[in-house]
Amino acid sequence: MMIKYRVHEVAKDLDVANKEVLDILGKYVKEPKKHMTALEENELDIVFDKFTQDHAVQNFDAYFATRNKAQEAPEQPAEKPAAPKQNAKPQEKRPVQKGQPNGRQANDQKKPNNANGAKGQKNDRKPNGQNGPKNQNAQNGQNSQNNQKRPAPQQNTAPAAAAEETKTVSRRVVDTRTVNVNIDKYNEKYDRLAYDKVKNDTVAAKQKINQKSQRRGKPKSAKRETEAERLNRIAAERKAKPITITVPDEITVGEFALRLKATSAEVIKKLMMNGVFATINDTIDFDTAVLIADEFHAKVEKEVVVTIEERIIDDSEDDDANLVPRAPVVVVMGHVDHGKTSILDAIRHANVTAGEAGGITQHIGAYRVQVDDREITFLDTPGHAAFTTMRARGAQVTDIAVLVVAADDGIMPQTVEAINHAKAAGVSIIVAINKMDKPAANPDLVKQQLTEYELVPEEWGGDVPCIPVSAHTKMGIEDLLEMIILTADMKELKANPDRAAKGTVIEARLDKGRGPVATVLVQNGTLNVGDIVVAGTTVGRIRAMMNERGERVEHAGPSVPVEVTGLNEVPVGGDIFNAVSDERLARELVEQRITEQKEEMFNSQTKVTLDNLFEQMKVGEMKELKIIVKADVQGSVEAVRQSLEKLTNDEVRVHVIHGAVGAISESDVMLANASNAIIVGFNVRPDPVAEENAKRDGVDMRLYRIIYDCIEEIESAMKGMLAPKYREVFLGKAECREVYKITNVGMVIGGHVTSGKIVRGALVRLVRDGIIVADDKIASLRRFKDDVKEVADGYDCGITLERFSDIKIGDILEAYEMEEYRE
Ligand SMILES: Nc1nc2c(ncn2[C@@H]2O[C@H](COP(=O)(O)OP(=O)(O)OP(=O)(O)O)[C@@H](O)[C@H]2O)c(=O)[nH]1
Repeated sequence: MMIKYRVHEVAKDLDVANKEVLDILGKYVKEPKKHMTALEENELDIVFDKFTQDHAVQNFDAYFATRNKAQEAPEQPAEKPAAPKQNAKPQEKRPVQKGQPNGRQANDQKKPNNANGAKGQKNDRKPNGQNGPKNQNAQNGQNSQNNQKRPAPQQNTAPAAAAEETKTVSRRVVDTRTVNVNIDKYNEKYDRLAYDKVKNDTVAAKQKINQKSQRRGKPKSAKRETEAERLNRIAAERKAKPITITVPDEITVGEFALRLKATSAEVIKKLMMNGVFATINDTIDFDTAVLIADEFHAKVEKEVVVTIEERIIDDSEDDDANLVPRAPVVVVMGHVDHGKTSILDAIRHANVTAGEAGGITQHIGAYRVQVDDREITFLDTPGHAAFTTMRARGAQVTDIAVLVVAADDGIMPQTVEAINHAKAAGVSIIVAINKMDKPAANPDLVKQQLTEYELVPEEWGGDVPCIPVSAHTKMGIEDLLEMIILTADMKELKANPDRAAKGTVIEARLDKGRGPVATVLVQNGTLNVGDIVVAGTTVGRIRAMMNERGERVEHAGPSVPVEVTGLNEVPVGGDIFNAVSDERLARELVEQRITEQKEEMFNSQTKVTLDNLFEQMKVGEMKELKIIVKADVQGSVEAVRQSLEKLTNDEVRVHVIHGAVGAISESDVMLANASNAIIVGFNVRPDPVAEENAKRDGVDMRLYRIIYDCIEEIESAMKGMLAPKYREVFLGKAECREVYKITNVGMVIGGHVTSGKIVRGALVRLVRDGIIVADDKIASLRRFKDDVKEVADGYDCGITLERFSDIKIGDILEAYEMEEYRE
């Protein structure tokens, strides 16, 4: 036991002579004690028991009457009340100790700290019913229960009845096993809180004794405070003055206990009482921490972890009052040769003829055009490559996608891809039906085809504007621009120019003379020359800015693309950039990001694959399994789409985001990468670039020849039962130089290992004149007369096979084993 409670301290606290205590001990304890002896717990129990018996009050009313008088008396010596308290204390324990004076139960109640241990709730709860006579509050609390049990009057002044009452009171133990108490009426937590109060009162009482004894016995012994004393002191302090601790979103139990100044065991116990089973190293969330801390009388404040990002990047929401309209950002997409570049050129040209000084002379990756008094920003990279790359990097740059469809060609595979890309990004689609000057132009056919992809033209009651245009004759280009403005108006695109700039890197390169050059699109705030900028893992001070006309500019507001110099490295298209407040911290942030990026690359297994699908489903990361289907014929695409989508279950929705005929292309891989999808191919192969990119980006690509296999595999993956894959691992080769026939054994090969090794139990292929004549297994392997596990290259050995016996001299045995692997 940790509490050092010496004989003379006990005597002082009980207000008796040392001898009286020593006498009691001499009578009941074998070992003789001196006044300096620290008593064991059972010895303390004996002293208290004996003392209690000797000083038991006969009548509580009389006792309380004298006690109240004593309290009313002014200027009581500070330590005097200790004696009656001590008298009362053992008294309250008597009922339990009856018949077992040194019993564990009694001990447990004296040691408040024992509650930490494995004693469990059974013991913990006992004091609830047993502290009654001592603790007024507890007693009052119990009266209702006691009354249920025995509605005898509480106050009885007749001496005989009083004696009887005392006897009864001392036995008044609430035992839920025998008494019909309606426990449901009592909230369990309330119950616990009540118990804690009782317990803490006891703790405080004990604490007083300890503090006093310390003061008196060893005035300079503060250093010698034991662990138990320390805990008691803290518990008392905690109650007297609730502490406030800070806790982050998640915290380990151990760390939480430290902050609470409690032991882990105490915290774990409280957690258990609240139905949370955690070990010292487990983490609990903030809410749980608040709940538990409350039971320790501690207040919890949320620990705010301020990252460098938060310190230097202003990411606050804009006030509506500060928002002003901004230009829409538009991307042009469509099938090859349908006229994307021509339309972008026509728009640029239209802009020049509209009287813009200088016109667009520079290719900076994006440009703005003026339509009356409004502006539109076009990303000058036709196709969906750049668009998807950016989206894959988390950048949401575009507001509107112009889908170019040649009127004489209709919807083609890349048109479908573009539709799916735009849909996946959630941007508005405007269809430009191009090449209207051509005699074969059939815009109605295009519109009809569009409906097959859930794009219903406005004139047919849908919400997709379809503008007939001709990049050659410029017909409809103005209409297209107007429609873009109209769509933008409906989207109410707004930004706040009066704050630090934030945007996206559109493209970047290393210029021999100027160093890293990046085209950035400001999406909010205003970028200024001289600003410190962080872009992905690059940092720098903006040295110069140039617009699409090659003019130097000092400021660039929302939706304005500019080419900037001054970064220390070349950022990547799609990187988010931020103008920040502190250069030193900005550099630190970039260092941090580089380290994180490396770690991420190291641990990256975030892409969904059929192999990790089930785990992702389990941890709830996977709510939708996105699939891209490529097949040799349209019929297969549709069949697979339907069968796969039918696999949708309660946990995961299977969604084919794109299906098309043809080889798996780079663009498919890009879409899969951006959308975290897997690619399924039927009778098609990936082209080399696609294959390489899929490997680089970790995109799962599954190739099948039979639809059923695909359905089955994906279904198994969703159930976490994907069959493991095996591959052959070559072990070694042996040549048959002799053949023996041995009775009861069969054919024995006198072999010589020519490469690798031959292993007992290995699978073996028998090759004769380049032809595999048998697939078998090595049954036994010997060197001379001994059975061996393996025989290495260059040695002779005796081999028997499990089944095959038609062996000839000169046969080659190829030994191999099957290894399970994951792709
Ligand atoms: N008759 C006619 N031909 C056009 C029109 N627009 C584009 N073309 C022609 O169609 C061909 C392809 O045009 P591009 O603008 O290069 O098409 P694209 O979609 O950018 O093609 P990629 O960059 O290869 O994907 C060119 O020969 C253009 O001259 C049009 O409105 N009318």
